[in-house]
Amino acid sequence: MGSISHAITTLPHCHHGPRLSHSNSLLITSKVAYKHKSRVFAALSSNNHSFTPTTDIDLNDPDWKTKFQKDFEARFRLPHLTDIFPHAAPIPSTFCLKMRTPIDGDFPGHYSSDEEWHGYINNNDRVLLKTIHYSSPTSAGAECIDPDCTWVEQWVHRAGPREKIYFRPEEVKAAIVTCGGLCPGLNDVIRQIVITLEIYGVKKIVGIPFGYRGFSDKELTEVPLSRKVVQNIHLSGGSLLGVSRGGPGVGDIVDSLEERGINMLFVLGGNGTHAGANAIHNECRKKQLKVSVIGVPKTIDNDILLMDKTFGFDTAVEEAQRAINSAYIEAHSAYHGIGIVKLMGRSSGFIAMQATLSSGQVDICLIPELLFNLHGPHGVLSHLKYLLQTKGSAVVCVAEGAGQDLLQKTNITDASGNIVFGDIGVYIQQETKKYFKEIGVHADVKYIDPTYMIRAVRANASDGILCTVLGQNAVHGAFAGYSGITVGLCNTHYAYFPIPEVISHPRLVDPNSRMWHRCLTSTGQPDFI
Ligand SMILES: Nc1ncnc2c1ncn2[C@@H]1O[C@H](COP(=O)(O)OP(=O)(O)O)[C@@H](O)[C@H]1O
Ligand SMILES: O=P(O)(O)OC[C@H]1O[C@](O)(COP(=O)(O)O)[C@@H](O)[C@@H]1O
Ligand SMILES: [Mg+2]
Repeated sequence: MGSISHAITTLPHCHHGPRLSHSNSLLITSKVAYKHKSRVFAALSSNNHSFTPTTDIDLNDPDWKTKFQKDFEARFRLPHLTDIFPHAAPIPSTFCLKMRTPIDGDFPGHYSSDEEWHGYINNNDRVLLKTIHYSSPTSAGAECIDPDCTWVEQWVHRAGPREKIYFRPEEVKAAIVTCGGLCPGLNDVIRQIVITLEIYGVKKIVGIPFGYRGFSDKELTEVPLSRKVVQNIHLSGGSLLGVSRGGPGVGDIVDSLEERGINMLFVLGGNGTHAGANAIHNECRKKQLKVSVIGVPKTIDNDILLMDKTFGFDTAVEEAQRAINSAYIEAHSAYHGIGIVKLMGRSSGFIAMQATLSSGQVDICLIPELLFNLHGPHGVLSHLKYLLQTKGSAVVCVAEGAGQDLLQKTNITDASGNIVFGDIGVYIQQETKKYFKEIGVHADVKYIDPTYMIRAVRANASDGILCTVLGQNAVHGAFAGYSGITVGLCNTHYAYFPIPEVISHPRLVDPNSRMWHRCLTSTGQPDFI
């Protein structure tokens, strides 16, 4: 068998290479089994745009590249309503910025659109998923398919308005639902979806309150939405519609969609929500319902695959600066001061890494992707002692999912089935105090947990733009007849992805990436193992 697992033999070890933490185990089981474990991680963690082929590729086959690309094209093909309704006939788009039709409530048999308008996206337009041609698997962050790092173009579908649409606006009832935890920008996305739907001519737009739960809880009623209702909602954080974890099963949700006559569903949420959205899409197909289900990835943790970043992440990093700066001021102003800041990041340390990079005030950054010791000669505490001796103060930034192996397992899950973690921030604070007392060195330890404060703020300017474009593209995707897709930023362009491709596992910080290396350069921290 000449599969990739046999193809790559030797890859050099990095002397200071990071030890992989528990969270990588699911990646190593992948079919693309490189021999060097940290390379497996580098190849599959999708720090940016890597992906795992569904089939083993025989690299001895002279046609492997063509086969690989065919496989890729098939995997990234967007599910379309015509898959189940082959005779569904499209109509010219009602989205035309030149004509802005229809204006009033009545819809004649046809819609006037400007034939000369060239503002549409062709269904064959594509965006390049990977933009670096690595010349060696040893290049930092390399994502290679074969040992020669052969250049293989991988294209995904460009997002945007299509010239032909598969829904008549007067027949649409659109619903928006926001699930999971809060994230800056939810209101911006809701607002933009509503505004864009109205431009297409949709009149029936509703919000489902409190996540998927709103589909089954009889006490909760639909929220009518219009441009007027959403006009200023982006000026505050949170979600106009409310959020929740857990809720009804897919069958009940689809029954509810049928009862309510909803045929466009916009689902804003993270990995779990998207798994739900994909299941809803599949159930609608099974029941032969003409429903378009479109996701918009919402995760402050930035843990969705294949995308440059998700909305709310930038805002979180920016807001985290305030906490880090306070920790720094406290630590710097005290004799032997130590400031500890805990940031969100269940399995991915992106917020902690980027906040560390941007603040320039952090000495130790701890993320879920990398194991660390607190105690012992190479542990965090001994480095803190060194920092107090040499700098006089220190700042630690820790992601909530880091160091969970050091804590007692809670075995508790939330309503969505996510494991409830032990508090690593509090643990580090306590252990730090204990350690310095034991060694008889004065240390003034201050702990800051700004997590929920960060999550509740409104989106900053850059996220505001991201939300706007994602919201618009979600609506374009639905009218284009796609379903079971989500929208994301890909190498500064906007693309549609089949949902399963972006949620097969959480996107993680790649310890071999340049970004993590830059973070280490910035903090000057050693390996804590
Ligand atoms: N595998 C799954 N299949 C279907 N629905 C899911 C799945 N995982 C989570 N959900 C539902 O998605 C919603 C949000 O999930 P959660 O994990 O809390 O947040 P997020 O979407 O941000 O990851 C919850 O209502 C939950 O019941
Ligand atoms: O207290 P809650 O609502 O469970 O939220 C905590 C979780 O929310 C997050 O910010 C994001 O999680 P989701 O993407 O699942 O919403 C995690 O970082 C954190 O673990
Ligand atoms: Mg989640």
